[in-house]
Amino acid sequence: MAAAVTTTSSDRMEQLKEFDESKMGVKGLSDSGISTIPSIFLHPPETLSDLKSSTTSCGTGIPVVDLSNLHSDFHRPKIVEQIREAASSWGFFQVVNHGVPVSVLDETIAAIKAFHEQPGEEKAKYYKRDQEGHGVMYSSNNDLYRSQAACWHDSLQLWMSPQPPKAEDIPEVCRRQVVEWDVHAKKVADTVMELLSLGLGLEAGKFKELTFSDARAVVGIIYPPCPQPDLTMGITSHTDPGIITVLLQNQVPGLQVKHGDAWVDVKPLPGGLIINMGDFLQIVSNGEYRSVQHRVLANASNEHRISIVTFFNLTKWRELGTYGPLPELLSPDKPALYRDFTLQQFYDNFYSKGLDSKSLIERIKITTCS
Ligand SMILES: O=C(O)CCC(=O)C(=O)O
Ligand SMILES: [Fe+2]
Repeated sequence: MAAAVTTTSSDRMEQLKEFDESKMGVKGLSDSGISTIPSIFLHPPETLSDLKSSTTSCGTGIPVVDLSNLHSDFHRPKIVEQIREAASSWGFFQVVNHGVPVSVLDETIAAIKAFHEQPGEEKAKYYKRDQEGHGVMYSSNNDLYRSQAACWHDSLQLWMSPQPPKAEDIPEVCRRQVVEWDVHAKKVADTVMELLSLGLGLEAGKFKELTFSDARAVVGIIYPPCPQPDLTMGITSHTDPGIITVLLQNQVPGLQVKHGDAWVDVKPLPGGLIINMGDFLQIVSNGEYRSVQHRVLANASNEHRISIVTFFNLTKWRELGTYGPLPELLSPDKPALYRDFTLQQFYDNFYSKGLDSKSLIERIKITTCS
């Protein structure tokens, strides 16, 4: 830890650049057999002391919703209610029997792992930074130069919509699987958004009308084994900015969700998919659905943790270029909790991750003096 205290900011900048320019990623560091992590990965004591505190493991952690009887008139309202309750109280749930074949889940995880396990020179061709909204980007720590401390993961980010990448721009080792996964993840998200719409008392197709899935990124993350998992993080605590996120993970644990004052472990459920609400959904639902803090611990096991995270957001902005709580959800009893926000504010928040942790939600919350 002494290194972190004595490192000057210019030394730190040099080290960040050296790591970035090596394009070796965290996977490269992990493979090199180091027994101590470079100081750029050391997190401040406030972050580290919170790692041990109030972690609870209860059952699978977050609610599990079985979608197998979705088309039965008897079961559907119960499923709508389970999802509404989970999205309001936890902001996270796991779906099972969602219709995506287990073979597709397994192949997608294997393909992302295979990408990250390629020789460094092969991956380096895709290594870049600060390319947002389109294309394919392999990188380590998207916010490397903005965050307080680097995290123990690398990622391959592919924007699948509104402008899908050319097939030849997707790394061949995972090309077919990523394209196939995107179709399945979108289908699951369509179903979940219909149920979430019904849960708000809206038409099932409301979020589709808002083009909720038209800006879409698939991010394949690797969390390599870390020699000092108590000194760093896999990903620091954050909320996701968009509408919803669909998360597929392998069986190596690490994801934690904040529930009340506790950090709750999310147990990977074989065949399950994790769904979480983003800031945008919290705002347009006028706080009915919650975008909840989550984080990933640095990987203490000796196997890679793999997650494939698909972020959903809309492309269609209302004529005025602003959004806010949906008018149909407001009444004298339920006044707007948030002010309207602009596309610019949304993107400023989206890309400021690491700069400051204040979310868009905090910025536009209406405070009442009583
Ligand atoms: O890898 C995970 O399990 C979570 C990743 C995550 O929260 C994110 O990329 O926003
Ligand atoms: Fe996240």
